[in-house]
Formats: sequence, structure tokens, C-alpha cells
Amino acid sequence: MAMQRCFATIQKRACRHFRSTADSVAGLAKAKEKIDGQSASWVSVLKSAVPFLLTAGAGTATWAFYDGLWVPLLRDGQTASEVELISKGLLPESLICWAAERLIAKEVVVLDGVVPPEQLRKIQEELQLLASRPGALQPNPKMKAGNMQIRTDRVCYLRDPSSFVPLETGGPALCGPELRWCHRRLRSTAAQLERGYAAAGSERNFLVTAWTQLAQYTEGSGFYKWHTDGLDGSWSGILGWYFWLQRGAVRRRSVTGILYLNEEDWPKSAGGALRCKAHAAVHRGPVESHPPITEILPKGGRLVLFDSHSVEHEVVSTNRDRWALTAWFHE
Ligand SMILES: O=C(O)CCC(=O)C(=O)O
Ligand SMILES: [Fe+2]
Repeated sequence: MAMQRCFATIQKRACRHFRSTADSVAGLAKAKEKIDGQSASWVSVLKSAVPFLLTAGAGTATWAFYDGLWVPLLRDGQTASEVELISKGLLPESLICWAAERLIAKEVVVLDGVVPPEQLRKIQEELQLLASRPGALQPNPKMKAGNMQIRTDRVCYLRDPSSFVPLETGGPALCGPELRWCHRRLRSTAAQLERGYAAAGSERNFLVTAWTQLAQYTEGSGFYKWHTDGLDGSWSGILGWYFWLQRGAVRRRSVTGILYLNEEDWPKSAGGALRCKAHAAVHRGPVESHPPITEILPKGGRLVLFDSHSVEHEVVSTNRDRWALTAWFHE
């Protein structure tokens, strides 16, 4: 509790200084100008550097400061073997080694049919209920911070058990048993991949966040611009160091796992494709390939896995509601 209060105080102070990472960078640049122009004392320069040091320090302590918000990313993460005690993963046993090998080769793994069609229908009923509950889905962190240019999805972070037990007020649980199944299976896929990597001679120890991200891209407006989920290495020098420290959890992302929860039949005309700058390794497809871009439709029951740092990707505008459940496996 004391720790939480301490972080809350830091958050308030830092937010007063910076509304976004861009502001923090601008603050630093200003401080440097002052040093260069010798127009300010070292005390004022150090004062400008305090929020910078706090956000960088907190990032390394597994919190992260993005877009004016503090995110407790890995605070209650679990090892892959702990996660696997609760549930099996989504990969069929026979494909575990194949998936790990393809990921090592920096390909995007695409696997259809990991959720049976009758279960998908029940999942969609649960999603409709969730979407109808006021406040259950929230604007994503970037939108909350006022940035509407990068991504427009609404999100809900699922946690086990709190998202799946009846509310204290007597209301029904936020999500039902089918979404819990998806949440658990997706997280446990980390343990399967660990075994696959070990068999391929490239040992990994994954840490899996307690939450998964359920995202809804709404009809006619949902998109997410080109990005990588980890650090893309485009900054060098002091800013490179800053982002490395500040993005404590993001730099530790290793594999991104996405499970699509839409209808099985998703036509190309519906838009909403995930486009990746990488080759795809497809087990039951099809996906469209226009090198260097692979276009993956968000068909229900489709699992997509890729390297969080190297695979640049975007979600193109969708013409129908589009649901995706995402987990990040950290190292
Ligand atoms: O939903 C998708 O297909 C990808 C979403 C994404 O890139 C992300 O949440 O980082
Ligand atoms: Fe992403």
C-alpha cells in the first residue's frame, strides 16, 4: 500500500511536468539548451531532470510511464511454468517446435482453428454483453492521453480471477467462462513456446503479465498505425538510454501473441487486416503475401505469434467490429 501511495505521488508530480514522452524529451532539450547557453544555474537544470530520472527509474522497476500514464506492467507477472499449472496453451503439441523455429527465424506464425466454431459463437455472446456494459471498455492509453492519431481501439485488461467473478455489488462478472478460457490458454502458450525454444537450442524464460489485453476496434474507425511492440532501436545517445530505462517492461517484451475472437469467416472487404513487415509461417491459412508485407485477416480462432521487437505491424481500418485478445511474453 505504501509503495502504491508513493507511486501515485510520483505520478501526480510527473504528470504535472509532462503530459507525454514528447514533453519529457522537450523538457530535456530545454535543459540542454540552458546548459549550452549558460543561462541557468545547475539547480534549475537538475530540477528539469527530476521527472526524467523518475520516469526512467520507475521504468526499470517494472512500471512504465507512457503518454502521461503510469502502467504497472510486470508487477504481478508470472513465470510460464506457473501459468501452465492453471491451463494448457493454444498450440497443438505437434506444432510447438515448428512455431518456435519460425519465431527464431523472425517469421510471423499464423495458426487457424485454435478455437472451435461453436465456442467462438459463445465467446461472441460474451463479448456483446461486455461491450454493452458502460465503462467496461475504455479508450486505449494513447487516446486517454489525448493522442488520437496512432490507435483508436477501446480496451479492457482481463485478469484472472477478478474479471471473471461476480461483482461485489451482486452484478454479473465482467466476462464469462469462454473468455476466461481464452485468457488462460493464450497466457499458457508461453510455456509451450519455452519448450519449443529449448528444443531448438535457444533457451528462453518467459514472464507473462497477469493481464491480457482485450481490444475492440469499432466498425468504420478502428486502426493502429505502424509500430513495433518492443523497442525499435530508432533512438540513440542519451534519448536511446532514456527510452531503454523508461520502457522497462516494453523492452522486455519478447513474443506477441494475438488470438482473434471474431467470426471465422472474415472477408477481405471487411478490412481490419493485421499487416506485418515479415514473412509468414502459416499452418492452415491462407494469408496474403505482398513481400515485404504479409496481410493477415482477423479470422475468429486464428492465433498469430511474432517477435515483439523486430516485426513492424499495423492494423488497417476495419469495416466491422473487430476483437483481438493479446498477451506479451517477456524475458
Ligand atoms: O489486433 C491486432 O491485430 C494487433 C494489435 C496491436 O498491434 C497491438 O495491440 O499492439
Ligand atoms: Fe502491436
